[in-house]
Amino acid sequence: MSSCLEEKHSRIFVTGPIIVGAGPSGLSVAACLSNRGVPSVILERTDCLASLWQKRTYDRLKLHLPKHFCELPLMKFPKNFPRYPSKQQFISYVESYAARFNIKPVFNQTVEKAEFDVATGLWTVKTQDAVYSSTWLVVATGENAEPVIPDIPGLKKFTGPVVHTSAYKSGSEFANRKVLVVGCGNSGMEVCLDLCRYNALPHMVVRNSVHVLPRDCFGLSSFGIAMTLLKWFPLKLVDNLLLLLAKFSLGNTDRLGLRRPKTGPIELKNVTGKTPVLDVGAIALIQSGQIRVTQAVKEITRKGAKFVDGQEMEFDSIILATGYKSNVPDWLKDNSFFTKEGMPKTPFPNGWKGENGLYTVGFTRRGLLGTAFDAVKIAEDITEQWMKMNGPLGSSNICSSPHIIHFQFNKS
Ligand SMILES: Cc1cc2nc3c(=O)[nH]c(=O)nc-3n(C[C@H](O)[C@H](O)[C@H](O)COP(=O)(O)OP(=O)(O)OC[C@H]3O[C@@H](n4cnc5c(N)ncnc54)[C@H](O)[C@@H]3O)c2cc1C
Ligand SMILES: NC(=O)C1=CN([C@@H]2O[C@H](COP(=O)(O)OP(=O)(O)OC[C@H]3O[C@@H](n4cnc5c(N)ncnc54)[C@H](OP(=O)(O)O)[C@@H]3O)[C@@H](O)[C@H]2O)C=CC1
Ligand SMILES: O=C(O)C(=O)Cc1c[nH]c2ccccc12
Repeated sequence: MSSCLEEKHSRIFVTGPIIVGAGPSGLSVAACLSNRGVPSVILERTDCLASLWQKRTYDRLKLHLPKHFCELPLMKFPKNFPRYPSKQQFISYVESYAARFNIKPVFNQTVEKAEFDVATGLWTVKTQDAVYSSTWLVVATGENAEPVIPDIPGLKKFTGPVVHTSAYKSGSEFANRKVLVVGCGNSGMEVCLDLCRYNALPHMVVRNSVHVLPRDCFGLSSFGIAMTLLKWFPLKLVDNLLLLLAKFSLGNTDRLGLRRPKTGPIELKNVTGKTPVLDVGAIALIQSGQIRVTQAVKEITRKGAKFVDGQEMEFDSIILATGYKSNVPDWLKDNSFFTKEGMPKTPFPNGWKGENGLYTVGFTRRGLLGTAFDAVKIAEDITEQWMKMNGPLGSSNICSSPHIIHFQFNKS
């Protein structure tokens, strides 16, 4: 039995929305609301802002879309930032953003359960320390909340280190090591590139087809070129032009073991969410043989791996570049708005609003551009309701009362 003390949970009523997650998405919603005079409370499981960027990415990471495509609403990147800001620059931008809008998340609060109470019309949000309630719940926990650790036969037998890219910082510990990198998305490619810079010997598993585009072409970003062309031309034509650019600047990537999907890169991203690789140098290293491409893994052995083509090789370490998943199904109860994978069922651009005051931000599979779109919509929608409840100047009793009200109560 737990002690009496442990059973005590504080009960907190929030007059504005509760936002779960202090990443770029949660902060964007809080900033847009604050700009319209609506208070909010952000609950964040870690002890910092943008924890994905601060704690779960490698040192060499840079934004791979030009900075104006990665801006959060209402605040531009500093003029002196390069076209592709570094991870540190992005983090400093996010910190200035929170400071500018006076956003102070409640840190070290993991949301364990959230549910809508029909009787009171309120969302009840439980963390390890408290129960929060509010009329509105904004889900901002991200598409990359948890690493995907695949169930590869034999993986547990491997005697060397196995790390997911979310725990990889740099290749400094891998010098002269033979490393199996499972996965060939942007993480797999960039980790292989980083490993080479530290004289490691990466072997990258490519089990499927993949689109690789040059990050830049003729001094312009491929993504920027695509966005401009899409204003005038149909998607399929733009995709074909991108593939021409890719062939011109990277050559025939099929010959390197990187087969292209039948669907074009932007169409595939829109339909399935699969991000094309934006190459920052890995292709040249595959061409020169410093990064080896392997077929799919059949099984992992104590000292290495067997591949589907019958080859067997020894490795010192394994890096899982196998992507990420949402964690919404773990904590949001009885909710039909999300798929079992934790993504909104309603496709972009309408996935930001559910029922009973539920909102989602950053689940568009469109990176920070999608985040900015959702955040503006959500803030407009909640502000409209807030005005009806509290008056335009927030002059009613609710608004002029403290924005958070604490109670102490016994759990059961
Ligand atoms: C390596 C990498 C590079 C990327 N580069 C780009 C890029 O260049 N451009 C681009 O547009 N996009 C990029 N992305 C996409 C990325 O999703 C966005 O940049 C951005 O981080 C999304 O913000 P978010 O707030 O939605 O999610 P996150 O940044 O993941 O933030 C979610 C927050 O919610 C918190 N949280 C999760 N669960 C709970 C819980 N139960 N209780 C409380 N808090 C919780 C997390 O700790 C986290 O702080 C990249 C992604 C990765 C993995
Ligand atoms: N510089 C930047 O801005 C960067 C941005 N990012 C972004 O972060 C997000 C996540 O990227 P990333 O971490 O690369 O994840 P992705 O989901 O994009 O890629 C995962 C890769 O792992 C493979 N994979 C998954 N499971 C297995 C398995 N069991 N066996 C073999 N292969 C497997 C997938 O193959 P398959 O296709 O066959 O499923 C795919 O190649 C993306 O949006 C990406 O653009 C990431 C890194 C850098
Ligand atoms: O880096 C990411 O994860 C992104 O989702 C950014 C992004 C949004 N749309 C795209 C289309 C092509 C390449 C990257 C992106």
